[in-house]
Amino acid sequence: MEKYDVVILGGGNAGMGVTVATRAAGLSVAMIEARDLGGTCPNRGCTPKKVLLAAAHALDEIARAGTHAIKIEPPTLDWRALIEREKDIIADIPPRLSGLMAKRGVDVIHGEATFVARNAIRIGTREIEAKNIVIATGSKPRPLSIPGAEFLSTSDDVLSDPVLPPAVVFIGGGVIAFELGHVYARVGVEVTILEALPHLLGGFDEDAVAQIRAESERLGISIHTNAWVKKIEEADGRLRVSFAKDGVECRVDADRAVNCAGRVANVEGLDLGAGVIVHREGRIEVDEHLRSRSNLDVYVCGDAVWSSPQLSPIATYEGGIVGRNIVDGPKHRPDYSHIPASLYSIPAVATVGLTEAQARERGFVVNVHLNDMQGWLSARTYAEPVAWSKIIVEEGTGKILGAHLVGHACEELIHIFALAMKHGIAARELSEMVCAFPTFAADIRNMM
Ligand SMILES: Cc1cc2nc3c(=O)[nH]c(=O)nc-3n(C[C@H](O)[C@H](O)[C@H](O)COP(=O)(O)OP(=O)(O)OC[C@H]3O[C@@H](n4cnc5c(N)ncnc54)[C@H](O)[C@@H]3O)c2cc1C
Ligand SMILES: NC(=O)c1ccc[n+]([C@@H]2O[C@H](COP(=O)([O-])OP(=O)(O)OC[C@H]3O[C@@H](n4cnc5c(N)ncnc54)[C@H](O)[C@@H]3O)[C@@H](O)[C@H]2O)c1
Repeated sequence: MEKYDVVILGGGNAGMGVTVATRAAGLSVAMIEARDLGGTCPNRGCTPKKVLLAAAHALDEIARAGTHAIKIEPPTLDWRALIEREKDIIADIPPRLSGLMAKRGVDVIHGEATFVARNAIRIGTREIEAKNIVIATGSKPRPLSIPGAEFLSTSDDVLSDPVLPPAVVFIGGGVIAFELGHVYARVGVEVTILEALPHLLGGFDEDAVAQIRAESERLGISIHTNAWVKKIEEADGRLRVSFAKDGVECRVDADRAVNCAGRVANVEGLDLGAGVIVHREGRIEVDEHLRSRSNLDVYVCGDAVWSSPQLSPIATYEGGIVGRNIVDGPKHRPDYSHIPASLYSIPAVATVGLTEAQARERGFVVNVHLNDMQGWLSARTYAEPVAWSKIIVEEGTGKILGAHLVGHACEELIHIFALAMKHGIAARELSEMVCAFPTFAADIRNMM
């Protein structure tokens, strides 16, 4: 049997993160990847999606050109060419990462791994034993057990489909539905979002969600909360999605129904039992060092961890922590409290720290600085349809507990708040910073 110090299952952000400390310490490392190096983020997630969003952003700018006294003919978009541009931008990522792994001294093995023992895995006919095994196998769309589930497509399909459908239903009102929904709405597709819960976009501040919901509806996106999808069937060459809303049977016809009902750890085919890895329906029990509780030689990181946010920088961060724990012994633990995140709708929604509800639940006495910034000079200059912020500051200490923004270059500005929070810079100190003017950042002083 071949032997390594470390075997990493999955070559996405999390798996790559593990290689840094382990290789720097001179350990022998093998990475097993079933598909493309880089995993979801560069191949089927963040990057290709942002290419489509960049085009939608351009269309949004064009739609608002009139405010700047610019006359423009209605634009047309060649969707097939846009998908080709998207594919072209990401095409060389796996080979470049392959080069990086070779330079770092990681042996990349192509194939699908399964556990055969506590410290051993199999890929086809090849068996490898390792002191530590890392599960970095990512996530997959949550399977929906409804009649007609076989008609559902996924975000992978949306990002690859060269044909623009006239109408699309997204099942689930989370980040993927909003981002892809904003792209589709801007290119003239009829978009419906069906969310089972009373609220959309779990995890975001509810007032920020209300802002983006209103703007999405203004764009023509039809949004239903408390909507329970019952079945999907073919009707006249299209799809008919039936759902119950507030006890009333409803239906919507569309050309695609996309499963956006969340993602679950991709561990089904790993034979976790053979690896003595305890889990509940794929949720592997891990300690604060991201180690399996039942097999201390196995670590988990990235989307395969069921309890942390499924974000690409978090996958890399967790991979880094696992790498350091393998080298130093289990000493390092992740801290998610200052990690910003954004919804790349147009306008975007950005968040860091506690929502107002979370801050109050935890017993903080807070000053909530709520700003509709649409009348501010910077927002008027750029004819922003939404410019909004909520900054939550602890009374007494002046510590920033959370920042939530919509529009106003928020996906960039949020990092200033994250930096302040991480390094204990109080609200007053942040607002005393002298910024270049006129910039969106210069508005931070007036936000709190
Ligand atoms: C449409 C979409 C858009 C997104 N946009 C954003 C965004 O804008 N910002 C953001 O922060 N996050 C975004 N995400 C989330 C982000 O992509 C993930 O959080 C991140 O890619 C997770 O990294 P990972 O390494 O844990 O998993 P992955 O990148 O999925 O990597 C896991 C790898 O393991 C491999 N694998 C699985 N099973 C096996 C096996 N048995 N043997 C060998 N290899 C195996 C897979 O082929 C895969 O390459 C998006 C996700 C989606 C789906
Ligand atoms: N900008 C970003 O950072 C970004 C972008 C895309 C994806 N992601 C990551 O990908 C992950 C998956 O995204 P997602 O949008 O699929 O999940 P999500 O967790 O954001 O949203 C899923 C939604 O579907 C709802 N839902 C579940 N079952 C349902 C059902 N049967 N019918 C109707 N609604 C149902 C849930 O209540 C939830 O609101 C996210 O956790 C996110 O971290 C991040």
